[in-house]
Amino acid sequence: MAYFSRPQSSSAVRIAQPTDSDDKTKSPQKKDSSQRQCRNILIYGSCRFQDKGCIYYHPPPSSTSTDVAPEAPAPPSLSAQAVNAPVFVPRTSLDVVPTAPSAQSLPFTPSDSLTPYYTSQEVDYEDPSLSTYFGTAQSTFLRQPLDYHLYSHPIPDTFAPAHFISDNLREELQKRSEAVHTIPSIPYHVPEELQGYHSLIPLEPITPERRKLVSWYSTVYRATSINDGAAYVLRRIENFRLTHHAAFGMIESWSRIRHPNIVRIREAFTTRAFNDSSLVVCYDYHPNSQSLMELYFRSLSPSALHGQLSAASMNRIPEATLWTYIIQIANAIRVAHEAGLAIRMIDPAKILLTGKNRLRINACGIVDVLLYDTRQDTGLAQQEDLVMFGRLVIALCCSSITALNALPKALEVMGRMYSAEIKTLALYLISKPGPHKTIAQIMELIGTNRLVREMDEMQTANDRLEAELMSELENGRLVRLLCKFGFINERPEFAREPRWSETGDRYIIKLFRDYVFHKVDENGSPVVDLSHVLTCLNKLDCGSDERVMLVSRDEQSCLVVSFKEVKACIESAFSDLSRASR
Ligand SMILES: Nc1ncnc2c1ncn2[C@@H]1O[C@H](COP(=O)(O)OP(=O)(O)OP(=O)(O)O)[C@@H](O)[C@H]1O
Repeated sequence: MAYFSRPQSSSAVRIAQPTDSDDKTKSPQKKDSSQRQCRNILIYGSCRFQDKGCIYYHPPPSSTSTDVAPEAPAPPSLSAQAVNAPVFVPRTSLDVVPTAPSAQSLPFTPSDSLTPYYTSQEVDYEDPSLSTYFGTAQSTFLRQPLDYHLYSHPIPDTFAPAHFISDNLREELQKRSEAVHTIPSIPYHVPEELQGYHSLIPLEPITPERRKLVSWYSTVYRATSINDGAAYVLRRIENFRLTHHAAFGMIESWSRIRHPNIVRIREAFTTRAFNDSSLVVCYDYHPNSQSLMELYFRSLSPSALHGQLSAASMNRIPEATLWTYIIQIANAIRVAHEAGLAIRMIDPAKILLTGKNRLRINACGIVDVLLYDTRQDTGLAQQEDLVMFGRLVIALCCSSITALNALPKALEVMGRMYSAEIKTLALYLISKPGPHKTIAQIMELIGTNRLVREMDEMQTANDRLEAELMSELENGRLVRLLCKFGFINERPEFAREPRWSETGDRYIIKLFRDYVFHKVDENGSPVVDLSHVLTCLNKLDCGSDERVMLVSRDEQSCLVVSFKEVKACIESAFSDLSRASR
């Protein structure tokens, strides 16, 4: 069987006709290197190293012209002598026959993903050494433009910093994904299984100074659901005795609320698995989130935490950020109030920052159960929500949890550092309850302009995320290609043919794989150049007409073949395998 059986339409150049026997056994005697013509002369018409120690034969300029392959599209048929030519040492990724700089221009993205071309090396076309290097090649192999319509074009502007998207988005997502698997270094005791959840991990150390939630201690765990394998948060209220099962009706009402500014509640149950009677409420888990308390107050010195308003100027939250927070919290309150519920706990420790400037009110529903017996009027509870909201705004403005205890001083600080609108809003929130003091009224105070601006920022963030996702599509294409290589290359036997992966089209695939991944430099050291790999895989995937020269490992044969042809070989070999696997 011939090694180089290629697709009919192939323009690959056959250099030699190897037999079916091993590469090693078919190696003919090599000539003395000084008699062998330099392969760079054959391919490029010149050798950069001619006067710099290249040991091979360099014919005078007039005689080389006849050896150079004719112009594309008619593929050159190299002489049999070429088989014995010295090895052509690929010079990093630049040995792909170059095209005009305009066709080479690469989309820019600041992302660090394996996105096509994004990490590509720049070719300096002004570099005189390169122009000599590519001199003849440009007229020999015309580089076809890439099939750009097959690529997504992220617009660089899309990746500009966004109000709701972290500049280190990928890093943050990676950290979130890792956070799902972290475990504390200190020992802890938890039940192995709890009402359909396993792998419980406490999310906070249990310290003597911990605060009570209403009148009970609570502990928060991350746990994995047996049903869907996802991670959730279980908030356990220790030593809580549920007297009215109807209290769970409140949990049911909360579980119907799905809102981007409220941590979703899933279910609640009581348990004795912790050797007490505990109430457990299950919420969505937002890995690596931080509460406003952790972010803005815990890092302060104890004196600042307890009211030294001078801390405010040092930890000032920018006004734009403050408005974003106000709008999101107001929006969460609006949704709860419209559903006939009250949040009942608007506390910096119970508001999570789950992404850049993205807030979610946490632990909703739990106070409804804990205080079910007292049956507070919902209208009153809603009014209290607004007062708690006002206190929070003042605390954030003054970087002090207890700022409200010295209201005149707090207002002075606010007036100095923020616009009058924030002060007016905060004062209205903490004012006496009244029939017209509603969350709808608060929304009006915030004003349409600010709400619309917020909407703009959200849409910009959405565009940015879509662009990021678009580049991930490209990664998916490359992974599929790599999988195909994996299925084909080095397959020990197929269709009763032990040398299937080494013969026919598959031989071209093998050589191409070597070309992409097993390059060596002039000294024989491996070239580990990711941009070369990405460039090749992308050109392969879009079936570019651009051609590359593939050299066998024994250096005895080479093929000039287009990415399109290699793609056809891979498609054909892979479909053979797929058909046989059915
Ligand atoms: N739904 C959640 N997703 C991710 N992390 C959460 C979630 N709920 C709570 N956490 C984290 O669990 C930890 C404990 O939460 P908790 O609400 O008890 O806050 P806390 O700071 O201990 O407040 P307190 O002092 O009132 O107990 C915090 O680090 C918080 O960020």
